[in-house]
Amino acid sequence: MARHRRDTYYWRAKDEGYRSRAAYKLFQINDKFNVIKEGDTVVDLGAAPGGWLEVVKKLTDGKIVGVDLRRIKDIEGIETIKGDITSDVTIKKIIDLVGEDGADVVICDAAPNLSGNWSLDHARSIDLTTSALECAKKILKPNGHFIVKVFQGDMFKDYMDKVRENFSFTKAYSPHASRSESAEIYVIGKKFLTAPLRRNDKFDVVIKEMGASGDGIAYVEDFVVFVKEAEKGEAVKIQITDVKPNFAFAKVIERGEEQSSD
Ligand SMILES: C[S@@+](CC[C@H](N)C(=O)[O-])C[C@H]1O[C@@H](n2cnc3c(N)ncnc32)[C@H](O)[C@@H]1O
Repeated sequence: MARHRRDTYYWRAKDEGYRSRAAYKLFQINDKFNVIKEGDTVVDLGAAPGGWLEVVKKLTDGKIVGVDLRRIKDIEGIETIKGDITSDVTIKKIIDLVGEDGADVVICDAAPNLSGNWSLDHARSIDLTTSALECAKKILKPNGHFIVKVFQGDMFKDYMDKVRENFSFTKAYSPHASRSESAEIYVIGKKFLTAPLRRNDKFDVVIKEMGASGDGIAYVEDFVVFVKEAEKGEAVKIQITDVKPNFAFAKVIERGEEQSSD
């Protein structure tokens, strides 16, 4: 079955003129999660030979930048950088090409050199995907999206948590075009968070007003936080339970003295 699947996508890529069978993974991820849209600026990390870049070009007429350690053969309308995504020099080059508005989407199919030793390959993959996440955080617009390939293993959960801290929606997904015996999985992060707080952060706040749904409203650096079961004027210690692009939710973990809410 695995061999049959591999052959199907391999031959389909040949027939349809894509540089790699990986192209179908991106089509399948995008069909399911609607990440790349017309007009988007997209950065592809670990892009050679360029199958994903060819797919991106079909999905958007916005700016497209591909980066890889290896040279990427020219594709009309796509800028390429030969560089290491873990290096600040490369990130600076990406920022120069993308412009100060930032990218709508960062995708990363980069893979470390595989040794065949499962735990070593997993550790190298986590290292590379952590760099990809750091790079994405520097180049994404607020509310931008991220797709990254990860080799699964015992550090996967911690990596998911890191992605979850930075995006409003996070999901792990295995597209049909991934080989069934492969350890790879794709993590999709949607709506990059630029809020000054993260899930589980704790703050001392005063409830300034009441929201329409009955939650108290507090502010952390002007960012709105809806606090369950809190009343106007209360001084409370809160813990953030969920972060959305423009507001967050929190629960009370300690109650203090009542204060003036002015
Ligand atoms: C599986 S291929 C990508 C295939 C591509 N998505 C496509 O559809 O053609 C993985 C790529 O990651 C690149 N890569 C690995 N580590 C990298 C790094 N530190 N910086 C840049 N590229 C890297 C490799 O050179 C390789 O070309």
